Amino acid sequence: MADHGKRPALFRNRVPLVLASKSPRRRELLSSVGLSFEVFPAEVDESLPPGVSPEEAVKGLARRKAQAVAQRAGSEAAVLAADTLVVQAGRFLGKPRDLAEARRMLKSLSGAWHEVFTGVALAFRQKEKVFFTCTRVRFRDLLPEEIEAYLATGEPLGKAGAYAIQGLAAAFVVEVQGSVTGVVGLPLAETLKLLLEEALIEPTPCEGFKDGA
Ligand SMILES: Cc1cn([C@H]2C[C@H](O)[C@@H](COP(=O)(O)OP(=O)(O)OP(=O)(O)O)O2)c(=O)[nH]c1=O
Repeated sequence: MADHGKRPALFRNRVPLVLASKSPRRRELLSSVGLSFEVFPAEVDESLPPGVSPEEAVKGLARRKAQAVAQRAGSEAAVLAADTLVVQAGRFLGKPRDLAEARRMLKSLSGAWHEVFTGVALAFRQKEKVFFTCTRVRFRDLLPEEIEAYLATGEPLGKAGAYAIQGLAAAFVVEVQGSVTGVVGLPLAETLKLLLEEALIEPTPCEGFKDGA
């Protein structure tokens, strides 16, 4: 069970939550606001049908992950899953298979804009809600030596587009339009809005608060 421990809590659960993800970033984002949840990584086939659009791809994969875990979660639990894909000039950049592929991805991202699509699926009480965010990101021109130094850190592996905006790749990003947490793997504001609308979470009650205190 992921728990926020002694950190200040902005929200609290109204139902048990399950995060269907092995991503430490998604876990960290969700627990950062105070929510408690169990983590059940979803093992799904991430292959995509030909010709699928980026939004259909990330929404479809997020649904696949949520559905794979929904059967294992208790009937009272709400299951949250996400999928992130980097898209540049119509090409999908998922998680690189190896350093050579990561190098090709970083070279193509250098000095240009790209988009990061993240799909989010929420499955609960036989219902399902799915949405996506699209964030535009611009990288400055990268020196070949910088790309090699970045590859040597190991950070690119396991990340869509071969970079982590929350990590060392912050040094490459000159402009972001849209959700930053969407780039990291879970658009926090939009996800919390959905959980609030569905009455699955609530703001933490605050006792003893006084204006101006
Ligand atoms: C672009 C970008 C992606 N990423 C990560 C988020 C995701 O973990 C990963 C994209 O792969 P995903 O297939 O979306 O997720 P995952 O396999 O890591 O985890 P799971 O399917 O179990 O939920 O890339 C960053 O951490 N920072 C970034 O800046």
